[in-house]
Amino acid sequence: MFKGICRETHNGNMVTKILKIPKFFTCIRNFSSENVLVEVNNKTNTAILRLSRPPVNGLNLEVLNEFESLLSQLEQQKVNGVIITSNKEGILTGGIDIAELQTIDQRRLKKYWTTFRDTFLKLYNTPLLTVAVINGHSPAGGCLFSTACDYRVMTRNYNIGGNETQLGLVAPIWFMDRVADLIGHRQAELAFTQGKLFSTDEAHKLGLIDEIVENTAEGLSKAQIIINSFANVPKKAREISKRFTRQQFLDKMIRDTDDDIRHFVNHIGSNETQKIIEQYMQKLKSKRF
Ligand SMILES: CCCCCCCCCCCC/C=C/CC(=O)SCCNC(=O)CCNC(=O)[C@H](O)C(C)(C)COP(=O)(O)OP(=O)(O)OC[C@H]1O[C@@H](n2cnc3c(N)ncnc32)[C@H](O)[C@@H]1OP(=O)(O)O
Repeated sequence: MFKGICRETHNGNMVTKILKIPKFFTCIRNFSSENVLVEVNNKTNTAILRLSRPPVNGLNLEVLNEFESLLSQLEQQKVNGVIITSNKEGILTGGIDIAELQTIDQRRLKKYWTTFRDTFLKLYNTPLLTVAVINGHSPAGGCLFSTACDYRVMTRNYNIGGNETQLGLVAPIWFMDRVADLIGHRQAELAFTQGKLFSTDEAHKLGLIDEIVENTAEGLSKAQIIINSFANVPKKAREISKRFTRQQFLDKMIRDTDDDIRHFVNHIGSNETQKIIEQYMQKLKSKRF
């Protein structure tokens, strides 16, 4: 393991961070943003994108915008693959930053949900090869974003899944569809009606993740191996095949955009749901869940 230096601006001040970088990521181009660190290995032309927003990499509007914009830059740079992981072992992301849901302002809710959907679509639809290294808990929005990747490896002893129902919320139908694509309709039905979080082993057995690894370093190496395994596959044919296999889901999601946004705004913006969210936040803070 090498140590790399990353300089970035934080609240207007330049800060220097020491990053642990596995051996194969020694020569890096760096264009990190506030909440998402990016390293591109000049040798392999592979990027690692690390969520880095303490305490739990909550997906607020800024993180989503930065993530989408960085992915666009990586597409322009035509990298060979993108590895998505967390800068903090133990938590990939706590999902949506619940503060974003604590409002009845319909304009704000609409803006948030549009951005959330667009970011998911960007990741789902990118021609780049994407591998999620799930190196920590990955509830709700975290699980959703990892399902957008081409391949998922996960470290042991963490949880992943759609727990919305447990919180008294309803997950979006396209999250349910995506999970059903991976684990089958019956298992998805059981999982979402229960708001089930799966252990790494359970997720692997069901097909929600593809492989289990012991730690982040092994996850990154494994992800690089997966990316390398595509080296001899004709690029254009792979990209079109990816688009074709994802087209049906994509068409449905885009066709249902207006309904989905309206449901979200009505569901989250209702006083009843606001009470539920407030109670959940209190539980979370007092660790009574
Ligand atoms: C009727 C018709 C309906 C039609 C419906 C239509 C469609 C509607 C769509 C609705 C969409 C709703 C979708 C929701 C998706 C989501 O992503 S919701 C978020 C779900 N996330 C969670 O439940 C995760 C909760 N967090 C945890 O489980 C744990 O925090 C953790 C495992 C991630 C980490 O644990 P640990 O390391 O022990 O840290 P903590 O001490 O628990 O947390 C530290 C700190 O962070 C705060 N926090 C944690 N998670 C979040 C979060 N998601 N958002 C904001 N803040 C969070 C936590 O409170 C602690 O704060 P303090 O230090 O106490 O201040």
